Amino acid sequence: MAPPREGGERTPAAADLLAALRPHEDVLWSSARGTALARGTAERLDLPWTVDLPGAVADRLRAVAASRAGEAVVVGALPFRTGEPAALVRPERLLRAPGRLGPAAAGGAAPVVVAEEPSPAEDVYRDSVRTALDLLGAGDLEKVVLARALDVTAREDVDVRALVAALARPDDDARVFSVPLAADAGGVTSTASGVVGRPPVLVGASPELLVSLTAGRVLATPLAGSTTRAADPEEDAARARALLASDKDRREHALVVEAMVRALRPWCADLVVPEAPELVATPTVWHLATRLEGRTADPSTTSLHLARALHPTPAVGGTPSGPARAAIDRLEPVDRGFYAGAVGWTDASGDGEWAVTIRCGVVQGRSVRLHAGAGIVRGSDPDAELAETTAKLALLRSALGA
Ligand SMILES: C=C(O[C@H]1C=CC=C(C(=O)O)[C@@H]1O)C(=O)O
Repeated sequence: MAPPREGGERTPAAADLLAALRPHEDVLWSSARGTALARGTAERLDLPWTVDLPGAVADRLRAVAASRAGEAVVVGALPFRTGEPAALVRPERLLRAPGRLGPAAAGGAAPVVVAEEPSPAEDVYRDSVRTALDLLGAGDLEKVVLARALDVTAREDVDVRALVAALARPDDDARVFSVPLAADAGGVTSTASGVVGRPPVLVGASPELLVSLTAGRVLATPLAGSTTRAADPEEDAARARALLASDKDRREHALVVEAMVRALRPWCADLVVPEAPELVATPTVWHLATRLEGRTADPSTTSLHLARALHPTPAVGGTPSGPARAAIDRLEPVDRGFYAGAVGWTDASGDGEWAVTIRCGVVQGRSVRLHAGAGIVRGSDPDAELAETTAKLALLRSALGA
């Protein structure tokens, strides 16, 4: 988020903001641009993407800024399905700290995990990948991202602050977030032992920038094409080189870049598109990444207009988007909810930062529902895609102490 304001008050540190987080009431966001704690709710904006959400938010923020009657910023999350309501709020107060949350951020102990239940079962996921490969061969579908869920149950209620602290790793420059959701939005309504009473909280550490806007400068960094990391540094480097040289992963990546460039061009006066992807490391997975940089053509364009134009990118949906959506509906047994949506903030100037909501889970009492997906293209291997989703799930699992 934007740097802290000049003023008399002591600037809090990012760790202070985490210590002050009330997970069921506040939103926390931490990226290289800074850390922000959005305290309480002055106004809830739970509209779906499909109404003119960017226009409604921009009008509201401009009015608030003009009347100086509160914080002119909106923070929160948007779901994968564009017809479902967002979890966006205009907070009562916005507290800001420079820099990202560090690993020293205070946190409690990791929970004791007592059960893990994949949905679908791993064999069924492999079968879904095979079915997706058949669909790729039969029609105009070129790519589909198939996700699977993992329901983790702990012995006691999961401490959201401790989970956020564990995700703020020194070896990861992901955007870390915690967003309270409406009571019925988690998808986890019961555990093996009974009904869950606590409202859900979306928590994660996304490596993928959907889009940011800073004084007219547009930045998007799509990720697609992945390989699991190895503990041995030589093997790890060899896997990264193999990913960069992999024809299947380069094709999977190119489909995302092409779709994003198509979506961004109408909004941009110029857009720089590198010819080849680069490597990005997360703690558990290597990715192919492309940095798209441009300038907006119209000064009234906001970061939310750009996010709306891009979502869902083929890094979480597929291409063409209609057949990909149909394949997801047919093959994924668990609704995605807020997974694979967007999470971030926007202010009255239109500036903002939106991450793709991946490497995340929904915490509800003792239960956490994790999701991870993998892009399926011609040449994908069911075992490798299962391993890739396992490595993606490992980030949250290890933060949970599983
Ligand atoms: C859909 C996910 O990752 C996306 C982002 C990076 C690489 C991806 C891939 O290689 O399939 C996915 O497109 C996820 O983490 O759940």
